[in-house]
Amino acid sequence: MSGTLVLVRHGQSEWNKQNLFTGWKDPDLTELGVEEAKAGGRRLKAAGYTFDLGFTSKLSRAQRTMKLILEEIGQTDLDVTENLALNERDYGDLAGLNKDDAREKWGKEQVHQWRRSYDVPPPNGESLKDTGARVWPYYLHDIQPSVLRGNTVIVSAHGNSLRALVMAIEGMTPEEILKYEIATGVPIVYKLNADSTVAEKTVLQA
Ligand SMILES: O=C(O)[C@H](O)COP(=O)(O)O
Repeated sequence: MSGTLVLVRHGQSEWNKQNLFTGWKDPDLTELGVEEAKAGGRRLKAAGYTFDLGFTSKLSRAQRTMKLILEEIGQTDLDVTENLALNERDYGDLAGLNKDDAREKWGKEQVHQWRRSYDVPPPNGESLKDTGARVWPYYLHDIQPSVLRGNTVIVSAHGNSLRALVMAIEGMTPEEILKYEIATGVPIVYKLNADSTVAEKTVLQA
């Protein structure tokens, strides 16, 4: 076995709460989102994790989640790299729209395709495949080598940028990723083998 990779989706954001498509927009966490991030940090602490490196997106909800987790763990001095490659999927013209209003306008099935399919992009936005095309090379170049050297690395990012990453790490099919959801503030812990395959996966549920 080599190192450990922890993935965390940011806590609930103001726009998650209002049921709005968010994408690259930059709302803050809600009070619940702050609590979710802290709870994720407490679970990591209870399981004995400390980190060698951290990575997050350029969006404040993921950055703040990382900060809150590190405060819980007592590692506020961790070296954290921010990169656009980890940003949420760009929701294009849907950003800022209410998800129920969108279902009324375009139909449930079309909206589900935009939200969960592998290769159907929302209007002027990114499909999960497009998101993966920036997340995966960044992971392979900047994150995975550190894990394979034996480090413990934490990534705080977003529902769909993490779905793209999980799909590639676990070798899921487009049908499998369609049904895969990532909960806010719940750490997913991978122990990787030296050949980068998954040796062990643990989800630190409440
Ligand atoms: O960008 C968003 O709206 C959310 O972060 C994820 O939304 P989804 O669950 O609709 O893909």
